Amino acid sequence: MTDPVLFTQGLCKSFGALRVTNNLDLRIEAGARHALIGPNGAGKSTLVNLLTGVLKPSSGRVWLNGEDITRLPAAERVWKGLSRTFQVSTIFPRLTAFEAVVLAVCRRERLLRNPSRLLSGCKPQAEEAWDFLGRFGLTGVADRQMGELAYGQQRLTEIVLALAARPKVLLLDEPAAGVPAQDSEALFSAIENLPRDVAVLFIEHDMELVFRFAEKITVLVAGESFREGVPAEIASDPDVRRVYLGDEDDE
Ligand SMILES: Nc1ncnc2c1ncn2[C@@H]1O[C@H](COP(=O)(O)OP(=O)(O)OP(=O)(O)O)[C@@H](O)[C@H]1O
Repeated sequence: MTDPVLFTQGLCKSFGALRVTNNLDLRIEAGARHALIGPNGAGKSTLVNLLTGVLKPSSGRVWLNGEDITRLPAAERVWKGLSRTFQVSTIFPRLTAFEAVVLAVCRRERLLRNPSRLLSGCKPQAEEAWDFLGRFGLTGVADRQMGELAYGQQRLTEIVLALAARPKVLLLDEPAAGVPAQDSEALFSAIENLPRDVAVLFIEHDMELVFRFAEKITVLVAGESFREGVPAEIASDPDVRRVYLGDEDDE
């Protein structure tokens, strides 16, 4: 087994008396295409929030690239290589796709807080932004305000914005939520084709997409890792079918 790029040790989170994350040891391998599935309220978004530093764990640890990041604030974790998208689109609707990606690249290079460097020109950053948009088939809409893009294109642009930080791990919280079926396929193909030096952990409710695009699946139930395995193992596991997938034979 290779060293994981991101892992948790005994991670716990409670809201009052409600334990939402329960002693979780999760391993994300470098370059993984790893899906996190489970019933509503299983604690999937909470886990992503714990990984990214939006929430503080009640106990346990989070490691990124061999470094204990448990106490690091969210913004610091982005610098260390952990990027995310949210369940609900968080774009700036009046920026064009190109403007937004240029800003994201400049932010990564810490140019936004360095006006003299910024003023001396940011051609390489603009070229990189253009290249990013090209890789995701978005140059045709680069000059359109993001609020006017089709929803699937907005979600894709969000992934580009997260990638502009050059993450080691990309966390996608229901990237295809609200995207029409014909576009979610293209969205997941783009995710599948992300560079292999980026590990992807994605939450998804559409099992067809999960079983097509994930190489490893963790089933979360009541905040615990209920099962973990490759798609074929998860699909044929009778307990997983009982608690989450639903047994078609019973219908
Ligand atoms: N800030 C909070 N305060 C109190 N309870 C919370 C908070 N955030 C989440 N919860 C509760 O924690 C549980 C897990 O929520 P979470 O959103 O992580 O689940 P999920 O698996 O992502 O669900 P879904 O698939 O519906 O998005 C739920 O019972 C939810 O009501």
